Amino acid sequence: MSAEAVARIRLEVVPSADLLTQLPAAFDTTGSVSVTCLPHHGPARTVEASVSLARLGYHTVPHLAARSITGKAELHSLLLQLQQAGVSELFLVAGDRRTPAGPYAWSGELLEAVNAYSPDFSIGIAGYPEGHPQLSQKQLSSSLGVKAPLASSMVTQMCFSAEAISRYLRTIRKAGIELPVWVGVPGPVSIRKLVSLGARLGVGRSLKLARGTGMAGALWRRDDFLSYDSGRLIREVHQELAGDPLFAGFHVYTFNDLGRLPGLLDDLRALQPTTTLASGNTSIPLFPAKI
Ligand SMILES: NC(=O)C1=CN([C@@H]2O[C@H](COP(=O)(O)OP(=O)(O)OC[C@H]3O[C@@H](n4cnc5c(N)ncnc54)[C@H](O)[C@@H]3O)[C@@H](O)[C@H]2O)C=CC1
Ligand SMILES: Nc1nc(=O)c2c([nH]1)NC[C@@H]1CN(c3ccc(C(=O)N[C@@H](CCC(=O)O)C(=O)O)cc3)CN21
Repeated sequence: MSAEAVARIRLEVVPSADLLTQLPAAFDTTGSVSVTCLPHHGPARTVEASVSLARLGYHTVPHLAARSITGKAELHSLLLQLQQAGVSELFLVAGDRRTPAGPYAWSGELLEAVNAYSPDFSIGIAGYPEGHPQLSQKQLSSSLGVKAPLASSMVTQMCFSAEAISRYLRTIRKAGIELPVWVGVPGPVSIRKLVSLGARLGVGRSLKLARGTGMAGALWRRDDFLSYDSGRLIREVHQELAGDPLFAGFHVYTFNDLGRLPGLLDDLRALQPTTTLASGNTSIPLFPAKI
């Protein structure tokens, strides 16, 4: 039997008004997409967009932000809508809402509530290669220890350093966390957007470091905007992790900047296929197996 290739890609998108018309032009509907749940949007918007994307054919992974959900009744209604659309995978995160809207103050509580509703959802949780500006390493590792047994994958926070990503993966493996990991990388996005959102999302430190260590080589000018090109980061991560059975693939933070996506997808196709398959991944392989 031939080995199956695993360099996979998942695009993270924001549920904007024009997403459903814009995305299929840039990314085939057989692909895999992850839909954010931002505090000012709320979970209903995420679920509505996810249901529509799933109906278009995408393997769709909605984010549910614990701190944005008002209670069990809302949670069950959201989960039912997702089940009816065939959505079986979720990404659970605390969410950036300052005060919780209901009983779920962090993602561990939401994970238990989702699992009690149905054990059939596969659940992704967040990982932080460069830590988190508001949370200590101790907080991060203890919450990870609680969540990991109920989760089926991890997605890493946006990070610009292949070295930091590898180091983080070694650390969590040593701690006994054996989840398949989607490595989060920025998509081709304008520097202005990256810098303004990056600082707000808590990846300012990573951005600063990246600027000092080679981000300059990843910048290029498009339509008079400076843009970031993650091609090199992707190649470095792939070189390091290809063949690791727990490397699920690349989770690309697109910020809905879809114009240059075809270039990024070409870069990804140019990578050498790897030879192992992480279990439990349901997205479409980017590089079909060679028979
Ligand atoms: N990595 C990503 O892609 C995303 C990260 N985030 C943000 O990262 C942070 C952590 O999320 P998770 O990894 O799911 O953490 P978590 O739910 O596993 O919580 C980890 C620890 O931090 C505490 N905590 C989490 N959010 C908090 C908040 N807003 N205020 C005070 N304490 C908080 C929890 O009580 C817990 O002790 C949140 O602020 C989250 O919104 C949000 C969306 C996506
Ligand atoms: N702390 C944190 N919170 C997050 O929500 C988050 C992360 N980190 N890390 C990675 C991704 C990236 N996320 C985001 C966050 C904001 C936009 C964004 O485009 N925000 C626009 C508004 C979009 C709209 O309202 O339609 C903005 O200008 O804020 C995109 C992706 C979500 N994720």
